[in-house]
Amino acid sequence: ELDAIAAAAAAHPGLDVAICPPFPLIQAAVQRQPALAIGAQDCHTGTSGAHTGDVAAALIADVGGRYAIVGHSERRADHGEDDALVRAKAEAAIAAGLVAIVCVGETEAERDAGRAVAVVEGQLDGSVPPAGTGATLVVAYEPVWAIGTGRTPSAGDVGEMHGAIRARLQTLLGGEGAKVRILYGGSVKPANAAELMAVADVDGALVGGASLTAEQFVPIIAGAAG
Ligand SMILES: O=C[C@H](O)COP(=O)(O)O
Repeated sequence: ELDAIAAAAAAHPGLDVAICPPFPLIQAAVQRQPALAIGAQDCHTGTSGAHTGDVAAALIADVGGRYAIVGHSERRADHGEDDALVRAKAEAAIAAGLVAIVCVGETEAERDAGRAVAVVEGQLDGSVPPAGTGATLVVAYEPVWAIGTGRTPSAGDVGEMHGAIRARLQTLLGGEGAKVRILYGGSVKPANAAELMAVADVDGALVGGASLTAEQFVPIIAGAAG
């Protein structure tokens, strides 16, 4: 699968394609496809010390990783990660030379209550590193209720949220906030990728299930390339 994905990435040099496998597979993925960007699904906040089971951002960089996803909703839910911890992880990733992909997104109850934008703005306020730039930071908007469910927000709702995220990033980061790429994630499939990525301020996708096979991921790469 990785070989076919790497070939598709190479065929679209204007697009940044990255694969973020579980920790034990990062080094093997880098060695198999050195030209393909590989990243991690998490990282630790610290640079040294005794933290058994945690993986330092510098170690991810040492084995050739280029990205670290931080604050995924499953980390926030399963491990109680709050915004301050997510920000610390993002800062650690950036300090190690990685691009930090900071995830935000509302639950279904929060959307039903009309609080989706406010929730995401609050997550951005707490999670975005103040020194983040267009080169070091990516934000991924992933509504929790859309992850792995086959459900997606309407293009209108995605546009509203990404516009709000862009505005907040500009408030938080000034001019760099205009350069930070904002990904949409949650049930991105070949059939909906092009439509979602055509929405204003959607700069790419964070793909879960459909990234596991080249059969599904390669058409998404093509869709993102337009
Ligand atoms: O990290 C990926 C997201 O959680 C999206 O997952 P999904 O594409 O399977 O819905």
